[in-house]
Amino acid sequence: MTTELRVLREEDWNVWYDNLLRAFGGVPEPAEEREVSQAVTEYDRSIGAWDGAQCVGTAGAFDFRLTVPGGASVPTAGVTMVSVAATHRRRGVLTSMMRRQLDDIRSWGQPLAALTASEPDIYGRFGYGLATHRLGIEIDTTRVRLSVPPGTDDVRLRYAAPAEVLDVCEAVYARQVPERPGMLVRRPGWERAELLDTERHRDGASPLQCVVAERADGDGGGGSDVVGYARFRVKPDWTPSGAGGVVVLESLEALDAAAHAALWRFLFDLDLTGSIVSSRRPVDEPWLHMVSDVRRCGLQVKDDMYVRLVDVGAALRARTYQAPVDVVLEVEDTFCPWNSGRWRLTGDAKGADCERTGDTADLALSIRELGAAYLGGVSLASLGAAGRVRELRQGALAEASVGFFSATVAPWLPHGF
Ligand SMILES: CC(=O)SCCNC(=O)CCNC(=O)[C@H](O)C(C)(C)COP(=O)(O)OP(=O)(O)OC[C@H]1O[C@@H](n2cnc3c(N)ncnc32)[C@H](O)[C@@H]1OP(=O)(O)O
Repeated sequence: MTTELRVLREEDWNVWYDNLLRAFGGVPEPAEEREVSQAVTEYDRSIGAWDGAQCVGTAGAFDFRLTVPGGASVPTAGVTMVSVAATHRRRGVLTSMMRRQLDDIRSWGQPLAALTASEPDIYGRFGYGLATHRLGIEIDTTRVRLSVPPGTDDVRLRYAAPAEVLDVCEAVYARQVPERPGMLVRRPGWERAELLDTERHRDGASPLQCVVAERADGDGGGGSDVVGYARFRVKPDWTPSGAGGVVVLESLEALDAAAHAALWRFLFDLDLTGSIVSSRRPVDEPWLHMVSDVRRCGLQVKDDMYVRLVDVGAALRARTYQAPVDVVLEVEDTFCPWNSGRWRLTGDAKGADCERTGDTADLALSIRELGAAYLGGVSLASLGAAGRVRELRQGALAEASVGFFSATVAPWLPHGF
């Protein structure tokens, strides 16, 4: 069998996308969702594998900017829509698409690639390391109380139609992006995905609801600033013992502690509900420290974003380091050999340099481990304890680990792509 890889043409999108949907089980997407998927497709960054007239493979990439430790937003290929037809699986089609795609990403000058994986076992071989986790929650709000900090009552909440307040919510989101590694600068058109509200999204719950948090702007004119928002649905449930509806939280952003607390208190207190569920929250949510009983919050930590350094030097220069580092890394990268070899990284909280060197190495690791540690959520020391990073100079692992680790905020990806 020979397959041909081609850049995606607009007229091929439907068959290309149907190949993808079929690989995920073949359930059609509602028209509105499919339309958004098509609108955000970047044709010149997407490839298809063709067996004659038949599309048998898909792989896309979005032109993202990803926040890294220190707050810079780094050009990143958001790898997406990967599939191979079951008739052609395990014959190397994915491998050929990953080969082509990583060469392309390098030629586009993007130092990073990132993805969320349908199965964790797929992408390590191509150099992707698990860099962020997400928190799944199922809070029993009939039993868990929330203690809010001073100032919470100064925050006013109001209901608003999600579409009507989209701009102010997007402004809040944009202010959060540089604050947390793992967040993506919103590309034009992507805000539509935040409002998708098909029957499939609702799954028996209400249409999307939105509450914005506001605080007086302090100029005496009676105006207010939006300092946070929550989008959610409510799934009513009447049990023999009474109402036990579920609050399905879709997104929540807050610019300060009081706004965060006010929004969560609102969700906790919604009448006729008994729980809050969400599948994608940061692992360092502030409310985890405000609850009376964290065990009844149904916490589940899951793997989320996998990161690959496409250009080691540029990527390591783009972020900052919590503590000073001066370390020579011996990097192994069998899939993208241009990264292999020794790199001297020097840096601190202000900036960094990373160049090739002939000096003796202090640490040896593969590109996959470098990707895992890159956003500061996975410590080099823990990778070392697992035998994934080898210490060649005594003390180098602890020193580099402190520098790499993002001590102030956990990296987090707020939405899939
Ligand atoms: C970012 C995203 O879009 S994630 C979405 C990924 N897509 C899906 O999960 C849809 C359903 N699955 C598929 O479409 C396909 O099975 C794919 C894309 C996962 C794999 O495509 P294939 O063409 O079969 O992969 P390919 O033949 O190139 O395999 C390369 C290697 O990966 C391994 N591999 C491939 N898929 C998997 C998997 N799901 N789990 C574990 N190993 C896998 C193969 O065994 C092979 O290993 P080897 O090099 O040691 O022999």
